Amino acid sequence: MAGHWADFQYEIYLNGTTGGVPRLPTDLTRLEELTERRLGPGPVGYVAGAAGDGSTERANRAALERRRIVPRMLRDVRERDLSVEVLGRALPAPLALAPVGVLSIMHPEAEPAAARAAAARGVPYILSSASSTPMEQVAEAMGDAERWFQLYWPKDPDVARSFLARARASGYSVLVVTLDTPLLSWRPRDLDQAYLPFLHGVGTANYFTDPAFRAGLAKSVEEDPNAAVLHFVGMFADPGKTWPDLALLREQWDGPIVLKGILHPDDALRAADAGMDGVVVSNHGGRQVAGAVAAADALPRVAEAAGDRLTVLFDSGVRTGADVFKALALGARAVLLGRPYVYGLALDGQAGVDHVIRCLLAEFDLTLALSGHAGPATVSASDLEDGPA
Ligand SMILES: Cc1cc2nc3c(=O)[nH]c(=O)nc-3n(C[C@H](O)[C@H](O)[C@H](O)COP(=O)(O)O)c2cc1C
Ligand SMILES: O=C(O)C(=O)c1ccccc1
Repeated sequence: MAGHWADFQYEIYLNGTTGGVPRLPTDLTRLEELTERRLGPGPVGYVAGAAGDGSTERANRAALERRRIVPRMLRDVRERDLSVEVLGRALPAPLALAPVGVLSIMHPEAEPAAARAAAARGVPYILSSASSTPMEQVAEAMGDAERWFQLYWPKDPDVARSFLARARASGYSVLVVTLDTPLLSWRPRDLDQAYLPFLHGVGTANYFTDPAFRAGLAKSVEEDPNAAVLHFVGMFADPGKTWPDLALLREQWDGPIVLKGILHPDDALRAADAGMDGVVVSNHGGRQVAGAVAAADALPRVAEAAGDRLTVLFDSGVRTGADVFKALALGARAVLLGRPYVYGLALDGQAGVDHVIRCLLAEFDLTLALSGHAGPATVSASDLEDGPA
């Protein structure tokens, strides 16, 4: 499991005396550039790209970097325990892999490779609705691990019902409902390169295999793939949804439901009132609202509103072990890792994702220890100082 002193600091700093130079860098911020060299500008542009002028994505990093850890000394940190409880589940570390669609543009083994890497470390993998592999196949790759499914809440209620039924039947227990993408935003990097994977049918695997989706088509997917893609674009999400609609989802899903993309404390209150179990404080990695508040700046207020009514998770900008520490100090129970594991997948398949998970957790473990903490439980707002804006 990933938590044992973060794998004894990734096997005594990368395999003791026998390891040699690692296949991938241990500073995860370097992976994007390497991936661009390997795959070229189209696919990397899609993953690295953001909404509008990219200001939200930059703000996500700046908000984490601005906050500085204030380490404490002489607190006996020989034995660390990274584990946390999330939604009634014991996780080896405060980490899950964020839902990222269309992974086949990064690596032929796509989502199953990422899911296997996560499962091997006991880290939950959240499968995207827009995956390039059907959810049943990814479920098999997950083995005994906890299965989390991210729902893009479709406009067609029959497809929504069908997705939930399929997710349940293939053993997914936690539902993550993404609210910040009722439409895809204006993303200049993709538009300027004419690189929109789903227009070529990538990321539609769950839809094209779905009986309810197929029933809504005039001609079959095979006969008229272009019409099927347009149908997908028009119905994968629904800008008409409002808070009362959550009641239907709550009725249709027995397990925990987490709302992803919450940034305002009042929305956290509404989530709790609607019987939700958690929220992900996230701005989708700066990919949706250019000019939006940095996720780390929104986190303390949302966490305060959530109190003990909701489990608060966080993503958007996590790149280092120190970022995980800071997110916990700002009120998150655990973080979701996004782009870095996607680059790990691009560069070295399952082994690349494994490397990314282990680097992040080894660095988190050492950050905890060197800051005077034997585990996440003692990390609090008083461990951070606000640096200059
Ligand atoms: C290429 C790409 C595809 C994504 N697809 C999804 C998705 O299908 N569903 C979803 O809820 N979030 C999706 N996200 C958002 C991630 O879950 C997460 O919120 C984001 O990557 C966090 O930002 P970071 O990668 O900068 O840390 C996607 C992000 C990227 C980069
Ligand atoms: O690109 C994204 O951020 C995303 O969430 C998405 C949405 C639909 C299809 C593929 C990815």
